[in-house]
Amino acid sequence: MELGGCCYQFRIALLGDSTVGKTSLLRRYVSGAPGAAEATVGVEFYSRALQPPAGPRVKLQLWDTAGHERFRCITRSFYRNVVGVMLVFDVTNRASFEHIRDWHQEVVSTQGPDKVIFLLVGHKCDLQSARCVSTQEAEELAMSLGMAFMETSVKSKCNVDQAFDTITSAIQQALKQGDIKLEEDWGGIRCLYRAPNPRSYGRKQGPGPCQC
Ligand SMILES: Nc1nc2c(ncn2[C@@H]2O[C@H](COP(=O)(O)OP(=O)(O)OP(=O)(O)O)[C@@H](O)[C@H]2O)c(=O)[nH]1
Repeated sequence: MELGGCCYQFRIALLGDSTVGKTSLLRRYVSGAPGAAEATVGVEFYSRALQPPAGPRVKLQLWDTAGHERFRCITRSFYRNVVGVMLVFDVTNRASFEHIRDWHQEVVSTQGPDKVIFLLVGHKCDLQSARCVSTQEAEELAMSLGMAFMETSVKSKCNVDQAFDTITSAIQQALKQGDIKLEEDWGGIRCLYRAPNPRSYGRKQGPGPCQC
């Protein structure tokens, strides 16, 4: 994405209880792999370059965090440097839905309320007969927290790309409108490449060629 001649990297984290399907979602999105074999330890990194319909590519740096409580002090240290958070629960696991407010509060208390774009994700929507969180109550929670809501499944390949596209578009929009700003000492958004200004050819330019 190029705003003001800059090609951006967005850092996005997936948060939610253990086994809700964060790693599976990320692996499906990044490599098309069907799922996860074992629990995440601490934080793992993925990346994918996106070509939005209008404008140049944007690079997503995606952080998969362990949902288990024993890793909380490690994962917490990463919240400060993200611009997007996908709050994931499992539609067949009531407790994972009830913990969403706590996950949201964890991020807001670290970053402040205005610096992060959230997306609420109800995962494993292929398991309709085991569902114990309705779409309507999840929509109501999302609305009360001021974020969008989507249901996803890696098993039925439902909305996986769309979920990442949705949060990326919301970040682009916030950046364009000035609701979120690029800051030197903040890793949530980075400018990877600044296009040369035609009037300054011959002079030294910014961070070099785009790394996406
Ligand atoms: N039915 C169904 N099962 C899924 C789906 N996505 C993931 N799973 C299963 O859910 C289990 C947990 O998935 P993970 O991706 O490891 O969950 P996680 O949230 O990363 O777990 P932690 O690393 O412990 O935080 C695995 O057995 C997956 O196969 C889905 O869309 N549908």
